[in-house]
Formats: sequence, C-alpha cells, structure tokens
Amino acid sequence: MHACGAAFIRCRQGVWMADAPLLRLEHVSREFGAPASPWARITGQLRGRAASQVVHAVSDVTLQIDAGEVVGLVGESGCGKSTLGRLAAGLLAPSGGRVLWQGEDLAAMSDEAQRAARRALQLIFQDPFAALNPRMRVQQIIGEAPVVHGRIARGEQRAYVASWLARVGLGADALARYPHQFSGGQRARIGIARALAMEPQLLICDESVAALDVSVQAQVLTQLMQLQRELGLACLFISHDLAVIRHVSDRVAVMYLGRIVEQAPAAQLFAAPNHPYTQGLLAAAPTLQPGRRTFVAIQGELPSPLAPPAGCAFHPRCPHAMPRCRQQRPVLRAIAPDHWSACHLNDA
Ligand SMILES: Nc1ncnc2c1ncn2[C@@H]1O[C@H](COP(=O)(O)OP(=O)(O)OP(=O)(O)O)[C@@H](O)[C@H]1O
Repeated sequence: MHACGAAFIRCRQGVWMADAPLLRLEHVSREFGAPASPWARITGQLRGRAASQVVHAVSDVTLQIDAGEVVGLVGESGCGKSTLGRLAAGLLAPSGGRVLWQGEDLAAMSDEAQRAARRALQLIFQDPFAALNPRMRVQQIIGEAPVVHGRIARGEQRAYVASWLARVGLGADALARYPHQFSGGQRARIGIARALAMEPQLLICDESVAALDVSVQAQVLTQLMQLQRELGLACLFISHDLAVIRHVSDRVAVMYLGRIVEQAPAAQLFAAPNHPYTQGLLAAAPTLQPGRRTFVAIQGELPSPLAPPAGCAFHPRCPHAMPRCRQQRPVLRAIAPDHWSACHLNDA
C-alpha cells in the first residue's frame, strides 16, 4: 500500500499504476434519435422496416485503459469509434452503462471532481485546422486553458507555451502567429501542444493524423508517441487505419457496428487475428510484406446502425457464417491470455 493510501500493483513503462484502471467503460451504450411512435413501429413492422429510428452507435462496450497504456480502437467508418471516444472523454453521456475515471463513475462525481477528470483527459481532433480558433494567436490557443484552470499565472504563459512548442518541434516564433500561417503538420503539432499543456493523464486521439499526408503523418505520430512515452501518458488512439494502429498501440480493440468484436495485445492481434472481421480488415489493408501484394476487400458494407442484423452483426459479410450466427449474438470471451473475441467459431 502506498503512503497516500492507494494500492499500487505494478509498474508499466515507468509509471506506477493504481489498482483501479485510469479509465474504464463498463457495458457502455449510446443511442441517438427518438424511438418511432407505436403506430410507426407497427406499420414499420408490417412493411418489414426497422422497428424504431434509434441509431445504435455504441452497444454494451466494456473497455479499460491503464496508466501509460496506448489502446488502439479500429474499425470501419460509421462503426461508432468517435462516439466511443466522446463517451470516454465525458463529452457525451451514455444511454446505458458507466464511465469510470480512476474507479469513480463520472456521472456521479461532484462538479469539481468532474472538472478535474475532464482536465486530466484531453482530446486531439481529426482536423487540426477546424479545431484551432482562427482568430487566436498560438500563445492564446495553447496557453489560455492552463491560465483559466490555474495551472500557470498569466505572466508565465509565454514561457510555458514556448516550452510546449519546443517539445512538439516548433520555435518560439510561432507564438504570435495565427493557425492559417501554418502547414497541416504544424497545426497538428499545435493541437498536440494544446492538449499536453493541460498536463493530462489520458489523451484521446480521434483520427488525429488522418487529414495529413502520409509522410507528415509518420513524423507527427512518431513525435506524439515519443512524448507519450516521456510523459507516461495513457492514450486511446482511434483510427480506421490499421497501419497507424499497429504503429502506436500496446493493445487493440476492434469495433464492428457499435460493439467490440476482438481485443488483444497489438502484437498478438496482428500475428493471430481471431475474429473473421479482424482477419478481413487485415486482408484488406495494403501491405509491403514480401509475397503478399494483393489485398482483398471485405465483401458488402457496414449494415445500418438503425437496424443491426440479428445474431452476430457481422454474419451477412462473414465467409464462415453458420445458421447459429444468424440467431445468436456471440459474446466476447477469452480465447488466450489477454485475447478476447466474439465469434461462434471459437465454440466449434
Ligand atoms: N449526434 C448524432 N446523431 C445521430 N446519429 C449519430 C450522431 N453521432 C453519430 N451518429 C451515428 O452513429 C454511428 C456511429 O458514428 P461515429 O461517428 O461514432 O462512427 P465512426 O466509426 O467514428 O465513423 P467515422 O470514422 O466516419 O467518424 C453512425 O451511424 C453515425 O451516423
């Protein structure tokens, strides 16, 4: 037991971790839109349409992130990644389940504790240009929140911001400039500096480099991950790009139509993907691997989250679908140490 009263159980990447995970989503769901009226539901059923107009963006997701850990969240566009990121950041309330920050339910915290949790949890967005106020100079963009939240005095702002700019590879000449005066890669670095200047414990990066050219992406990612290691930050890294996820993640969660279908340490997931969807994603990803020059797209499209298929949501696209897959939803279960998959094939 540590002197402060918290039990510390292990050291990961130089960071001592308390026994409660930093962030845990527990059976979290999020729906959008109102249910259709009873009359519309009946007529819809008679016409074979969706019974309601509810978008099931995230359904029954349990995911945790430990201190210093990078969890990659991957899946096709529309599968619910951003919604899950916003739930994790406390920007969206779950329709069901709980979001626990250091073991405490975010929704049940006092206002002050909630504000502290939100400060410790920073988001980096996909489009660095849209995310930066075009009328503010960089000093204000990065330095305003730390002043408002009392981390630094206003008189310290210039030096404080300059130190963060240096850490992301930008000079002090950036301080007085506006976002439009920078390249995409530089704006991404400003967005990173803005998040880090709040000295968070967890970064949520939602497609943070997707808008950049591939070579710039690699530079920004390398710098971001170096800072993540130096600062011992935890990170939820959201991307549709498997190469990016593979590069940054300790652990990977694969999402399909609102649910996690597979979760494993990154090396394990890429070496021995279990779920047919993960296998399909890997087969569809371009590779420079010798001997595998072709890639095979997963057949069909992501079904509508307005009417998720019965049974396993992947069954209409799965090359191995069995009658059971059309009726019964497989649950996530351990198939190897720390490796979870939701597929009936594992019962065969
Ligand atoms: N505010 C909202 N109102 C209604 N539907 C929404 C809302 N936000 C998201 N959705 C729907 O929820 C589903 C999941 O969206 P989400 O943006 O989380 O997916 P995503 O995997 O992040 O996709 P992308 O990579 O394209 O951003 C989609 O069908 C989307 O249209």
